[in-house]
Amino acid sequence: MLAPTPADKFSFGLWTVGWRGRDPFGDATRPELDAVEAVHRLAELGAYGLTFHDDDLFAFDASAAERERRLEALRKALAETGLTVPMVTTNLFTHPVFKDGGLTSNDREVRRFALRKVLRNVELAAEVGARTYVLWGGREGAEYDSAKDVRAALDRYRESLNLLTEFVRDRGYDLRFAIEPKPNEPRGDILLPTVGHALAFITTLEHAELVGVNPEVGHEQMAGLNFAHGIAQALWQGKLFHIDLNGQRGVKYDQDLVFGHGDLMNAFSLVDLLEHGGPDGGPAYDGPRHFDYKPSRTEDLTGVWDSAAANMRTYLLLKERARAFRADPEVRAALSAAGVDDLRAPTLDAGEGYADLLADPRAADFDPDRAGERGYGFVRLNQLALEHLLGAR
Ligand SMILES: C[C@H](O)C[C@](C)(O)CO
Ligand SMILES: [Mg+2]
Ligand SMILES: [Mn+2]
Repeated sequence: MLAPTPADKFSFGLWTVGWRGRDPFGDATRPELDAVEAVHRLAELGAYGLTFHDDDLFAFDASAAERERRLEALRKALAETGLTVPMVTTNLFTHPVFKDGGLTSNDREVRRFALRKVLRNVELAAEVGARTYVLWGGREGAEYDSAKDVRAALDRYRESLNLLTEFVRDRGYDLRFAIEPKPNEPRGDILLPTVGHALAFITTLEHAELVGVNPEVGHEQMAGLNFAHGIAQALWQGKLFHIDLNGQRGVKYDQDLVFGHGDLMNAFSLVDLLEHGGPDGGPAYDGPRHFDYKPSRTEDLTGVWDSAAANMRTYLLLKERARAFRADPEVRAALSAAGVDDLRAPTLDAGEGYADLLADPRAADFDPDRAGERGYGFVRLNQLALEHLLGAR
């Protein structure tokens, strides 16, 4: 049976199952969830890890003693259940001080306060054994073009990342940073809005090798982009350091639905890539399968735990369907008819340069009209994928 185990490396943000349902238009519909309770329930469901923002665990103005008390309780629950903390992140978006952002606020004192908050939390991340530190700049952005000098903001972002990577190197932490892009919400436009923008930005950093991306399904889809394609490029550049799985139904506000409850075909392609896109048809990614979703506001606590289980069950079902898809001889025939594997062949012969290409005697034999008549059979291939997804094959 498809029962998740820690070997599946499923992890959840504390802020996900802990979301009380408060949204811009309504009050909370659920009671507070204690972190210790969340650890035990997630472990019972077969999860591998818990992730959190500093403010998810203790209040923004918690005393050192309060912080330690909460941490101690968490450590105890983790030890009792074997749950790990693969990723930690900072809340630079809830408190009013961050209303114009943290690392790229126009207010220099706010930027310094935000950086100190991240540095302190990086120490905590290392302490609890996290290997990845996510930076989601939800408030880094603007509603009005003249209010934010984007080039200066990128300078400040780069200055911050250079300091943070210097800190990790000096302390010898086994920790890497993952930038989480999002196009908008809560800011009208958020800086580094997509995987592409983040990948380009990372190339400008002093210690770029310590910085990757944490793409989120719904965030790329809010920008109308193909999430599986974005993940493929992140993998191609060796920058998929973490991933946020959820569901999104079209270009609208961030729905943070259960994984697979949005664009199911793209979720299938994503799992196929992650689990069977590696060199030998094995996994292409060995990091946590992290769910960053929200149990819908309509649900009670039973619904919360049902939704947590649904994320993992959907992922495992898609993994099984993708395995059957890849093993199906008809699919293999359709893939080769479509020339999908031929794309892996270099366009140039070994040692061939542009002069050889231009002087290629076989060029005269190429008939564009004839080549243009080729049918690639992509629709039949997609139908096979769909039928595997539906469990119809
Ligand atoms: C890690 C990040 O802060 C998590 C959020 C808030 O859900 C954005 O996706
Ligand atoms: Mg996220
Ligand atoms: Mn999100």
